[in-house]
Parts: sequence; structure tokens; C-alpha cells
Amino acid sequence: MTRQALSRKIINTCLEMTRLGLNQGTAGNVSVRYKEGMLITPTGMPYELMTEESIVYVDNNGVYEKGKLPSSEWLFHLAVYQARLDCNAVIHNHAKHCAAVSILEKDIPAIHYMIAVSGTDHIPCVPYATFGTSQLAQYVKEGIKESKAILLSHHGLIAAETNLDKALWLAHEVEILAEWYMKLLATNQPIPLLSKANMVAVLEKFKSYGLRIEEK
Ligand SMILES: C[C@H](O)[C@@H](O)[C@@H](O)C(=O)COP(=O)(O)O
Ligand SMILES: [Zn+2]
Repeated sequence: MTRQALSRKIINTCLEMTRLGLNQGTAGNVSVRYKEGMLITPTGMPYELMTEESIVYVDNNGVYEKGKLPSSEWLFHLAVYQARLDCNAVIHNHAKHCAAVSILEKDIPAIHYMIAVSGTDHIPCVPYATFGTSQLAQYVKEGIKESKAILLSHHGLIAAETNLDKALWLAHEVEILAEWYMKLLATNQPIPLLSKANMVAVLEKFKSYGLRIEEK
């Protein structure tokens, strides 16, 4: 895909993220792996105002185009691409239920077999660090090796996948799981979890299940 087409796709993903209720205001950011770096949304710009020209190229050394300012979270986007060679798209948001679970500093455990969309048996919550810092990027780098979706304590969600459509799908699935988890926690009842063996069986089945969401 050309840079122009990828940039349009990034903006459409941002708009769809808002339409799905996964984000508010200028929170969140989206990137795709591109050449020797990535294309990423600019910092602090409402998604509706973005044009293809607003999208910023940042190389693997963190050097970006003159006259443009990339997302304040470019460090953790690069960290994901370094940690996961299987992932080409990264979405970050402040989805309501993901953020709520992250404020409790909790992982989302195996409450439902769809947890396996993360590629493992839980959605980890990585420690808190100030947004935009190398400390946060370091926590993200460790967490994302374990799972394609992670919660950032007192902040939100990161979802990484092979393409933007899949990353958006993953972010949506995790928000639903987070909503169920918050509702379960509110019952004050013990929460039964699927066993390791249950989750291993689902993870195995997912390897051949029709989860292929190709680029539109
Ligand atoms: C303060 C920022 O909103 C921060 O939360 C960041 O993580 C975010 O979600 C959006 O920042 P950018 O507009 O710089 O991408
Ligand atoms: Zn954020």
C-alpha cells in the first residue's frame, strides 16, 4: 500500500474507533509499520481534522519529519514493533471499561474463552508510568511480548496485530471483555475462571479458526 493509502487507513481506523465508542476526544493514537519505521497519528489533533498529510513518519531511531509532531506515545509504538515482529499495526485508546480495569491495576483473567484473542490466557496490566516516557515504553515492551493486548495502569489499552483491521477488532473485543469483568467485579461474588487446560485448548483451536480479517 502507498503511504497515502496507509495514512487514509490510519485516519479511518481512528474515526471507526470513536464510532465504536472506544475513545474520547483526542485521546488515543494509531500507527502502522512502514519502511524503516512507522506512520503514526500526530499529537493532540482531533481525528476529524486529520488529513493524510497530518500523519507522521518516524524512523526506527525516533527521527521524525520536520514541521510535524508525532503522537506523544511514539516511543511505545516503536517499542511494540521492536518486541513483536509479527505485528504491523498498533492501536492505543482510553476505552471506558479497559481504563476502568486499568485503574484497579488488574489483569483481565480467563473469565471467557475469548481472552484467547490476545494470544494468551489473560490480558496483562503493566505498571503505571507517565505518558510519553521511556519508562512507559519499557513496560509496554515487556508486556506486549506476553500478549497482543495489554492494559496500561491508570491509562488505557494497547492492541497490536498484523494489520489495522485486526488491531481494531482486537481492541473492540478486549473492551467487551473488560466490560464483562467490571460487571462481574461489581457483583462481589467469587468469579469462576477457565482453567489453564481450557485456555490451552482454545488457543490451539484459534490457530486454525477463521479469524482472518484482511485489509479492506
Ligand atoms: C495526554 C495524552 O492524551 C496521552 O494520554 C496519550 O497517551 C494519548 O492517548 C494521546 O496522545 P497523543 O495525542 O499525543 O497521541
Ligand atoms: Zn493515552
